Amino acid sequence: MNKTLRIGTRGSALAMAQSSQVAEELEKAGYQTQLVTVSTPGDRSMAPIAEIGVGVFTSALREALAAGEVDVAVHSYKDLPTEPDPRLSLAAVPVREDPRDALVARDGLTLGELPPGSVVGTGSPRRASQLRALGLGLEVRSIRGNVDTRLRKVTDGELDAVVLARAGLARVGRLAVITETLDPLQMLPAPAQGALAVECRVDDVDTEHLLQSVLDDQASRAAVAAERAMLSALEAGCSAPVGALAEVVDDLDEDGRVALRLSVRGVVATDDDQLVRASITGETTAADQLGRELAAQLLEARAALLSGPGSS
Ligand SMILES: NCc1[nH]cc(CCC(=O)O)c1CC(=O)O
Repeated sequence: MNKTLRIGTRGSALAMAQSSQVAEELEKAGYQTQLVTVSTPGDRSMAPIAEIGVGVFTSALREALAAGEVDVAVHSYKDLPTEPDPRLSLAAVPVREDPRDALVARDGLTLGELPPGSVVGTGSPRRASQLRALGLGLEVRSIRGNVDTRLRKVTDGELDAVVLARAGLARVGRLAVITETLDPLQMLPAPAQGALAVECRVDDVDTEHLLQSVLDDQASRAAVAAERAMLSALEAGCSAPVGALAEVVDDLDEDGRVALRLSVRGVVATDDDQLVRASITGETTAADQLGRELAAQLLEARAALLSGPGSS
């Protein structure tokens, strides 16, 4: 194939870094690429994400792809709605970045070193619930804006700290600002955090095959599939903040042989910031099923917690 692949991207520094990386890998494999910037309502509005809804960053890009204005769309996977778009194919999930969240605090402080009453900024209900559940007396403040805007609130002294995805900082070359990478035991990341979703039109099988063969990473795809299946099953049962992390681990099979298995952890917060946790391990080929089973466990544990001791 010798036509130029038009790659649709948002215009933010983070999105440009992501799509440039995808373009570079395709160029290395011998394909010609061209980046096409698509502006999205999520880039134009400063309203809280919770108000403007999921898909604000991704729907305009998907429309441009479906309409044939571009051949490929690169998204932050965690920003995609769980509802599949029948017009499009998830052709590739490239090797995932470190999925953990990161703290950027004044004076090089870690979470544990922030004094009670410290003000920590995040726009994410998932991060807010997990921060409050630590019991450190932190005050969580809702913020929005691109990576630089958020970091500036700490440098300017408006906030003591912010929590961001480590992957976002890595992609824009700002890892040095991190004062602590948060342990998933304290802060379970968003489902699919650190992963990219590379889409093409469902009927464009040539592009689908080339994207898959050049960019797709099976372990990343399996991990993200489990997390997203969990999220999707939970959306049907509750609207609470959700964290998830699936990892491919060495494990022993029934005959004592080392086998690759998928280990998945999930967390759901109640309205009063109690955290319900569950975990599951199984075959990497059964990612979706593992995610759904984990969701069922979480909903059951949450129902038990909310009905309280004594009631049955
Ligand atoms: N919701 C915004 C968003 N979407 C993707 C990333 C970067 C991390 C990633 O690729 O998962 C971020 C920033 C953040 O959460 O700090």
